[in-house]
Amino acid sequence: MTRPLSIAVAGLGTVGAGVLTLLRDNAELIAARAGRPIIVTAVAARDRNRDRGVSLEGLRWYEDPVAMAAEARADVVVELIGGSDGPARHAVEAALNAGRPVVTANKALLALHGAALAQKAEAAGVTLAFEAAVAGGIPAIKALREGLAANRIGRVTGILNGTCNYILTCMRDQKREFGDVLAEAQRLGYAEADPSFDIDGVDAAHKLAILAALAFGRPVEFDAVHVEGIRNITALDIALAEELGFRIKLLGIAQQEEAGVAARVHPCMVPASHPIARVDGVFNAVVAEGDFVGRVVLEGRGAGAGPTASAVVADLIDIARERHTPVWGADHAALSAVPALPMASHHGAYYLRLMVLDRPGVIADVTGVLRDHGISLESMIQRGRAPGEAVPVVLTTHGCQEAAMRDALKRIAALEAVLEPPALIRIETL
Ligand SMILES: NC(=O)C1=CN([C@@H]2O[C@H](COP(=O)(O)OP(=O)(O)OC[C@H]3O[C@@H](n4cnc5c(N)ncnc54)[C@H](O)[C@@H]3O)[C@@H](O)[C@H]2O)C=CC1
Ligand SMILES: N[C@@H](CC=O)C(=O)O
Ligand code: NA
Repeated sequence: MTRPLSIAVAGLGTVGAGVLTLLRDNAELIAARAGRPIIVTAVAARDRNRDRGVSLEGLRWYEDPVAMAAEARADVVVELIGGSDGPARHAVEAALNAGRPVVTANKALLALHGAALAQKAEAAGVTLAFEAAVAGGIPAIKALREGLAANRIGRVTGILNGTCNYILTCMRDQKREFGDVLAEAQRLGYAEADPSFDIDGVDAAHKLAILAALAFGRPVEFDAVHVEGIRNITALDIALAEELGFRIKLLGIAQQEEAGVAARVHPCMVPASHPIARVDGVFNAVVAEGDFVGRVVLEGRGAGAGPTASAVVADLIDIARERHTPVWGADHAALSAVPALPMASHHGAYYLRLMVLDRPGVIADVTGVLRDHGISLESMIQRGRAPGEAVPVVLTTHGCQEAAMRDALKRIAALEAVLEPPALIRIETL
């Protein structure tokens, strides 16, 4: 057997400790598949004494991950600190500058600085691998970049945030409160250090930006993704969705259209019978549609120590075997400059839930606004009867332009009988 592949690991939290555990528990199998043992020689973290359930004996300890990335005599640097800037970014840059391959799980870093980092890696002729950054343990990067490399991809759709999917599932099945389920997702190691990244859709948008770059062969562009999270989803909307035959999921959708690429993350109503509606809990799903292959569906755990470590170690095995693919699937010079499309040009159907004063003429006022904006109603439900009090009214529309819906919504929200900001959820038939 050739000499071991030595690695230096920066960050020993949920994922870092998971990687050390996996390398220890499956050492023999990994050595066989990698063609040589993969051994940790150095680590950098903040607290040397914390019990991580794995021994750090014999490993060189660094307080400073950047110094470790630059100096440690390791073949590969594994960055598992997190954050788009600060020590994570500096450690990755230091490693690439020193000509060392990098494996990272950091989608924020890739989404915001992936183009520049890829150029650095390309210039140094080393690998920058990030399978763990999108959909945790699902081999989504490998599938899109390598497995489907011969196809023109028309659309990629995904449940890309385990924390949100876990929260939505528990709210629906166990009728639990948002805050209570979020705390549980944090305890289970699913959530980001700042969980607002999860619930406000930012983490899913980081991942969608990465998938869109790979799918459409364009530079990664986080700012081009329209982002909404699940903060405003209520138990009432979840129950009404069920009544209408839908489930609410936070989806990321990136689509190649004639004029460019549209990328959006927001809560969606999806038909309860669609396979993606049944992807629950911490599970993620990635659906890619290619011109020759057709539809490919991948499903698996999107967060947590084990699944994420599985993806990190898969990247290490590739490096040990010297399997190398350009970061974004093609060399920088070969990436295309297709424009990004604004959300205002989106066309689709909508669910609107209003809390209105139960009095004659209110529905006529609301539907009048929709008519004025050329929006056609598909259905309308009023729940209960409470003259002079607030009652929920649900409207679903046929396909219309997002810009028209936004204008109509402003006018509806301003009606005197509309008592709360309207809830709007896009309906996706997929
Ligand atoms: N937890 C999960 O399920 C998943 C996480 N990821 C990504 O993996 C990365 C790590 O995530 P987690 O392990 O969950 O985070 P975590 O918060 O559990 O661990 C981060 C570790 O980095 C260490 N750290 C922070 N600043 C440091 C510094 N200056 N020097 C040395 N160490 C420092 C912390 O002490 C901690 O041990 C992030 O980029 C995250 O987005 C990706 C997929 C899934
Ligand atoms: N916080 C993320 C972790 C994985 O990327 C999630 O919940 O999906
Ligand atoms: Na993955």
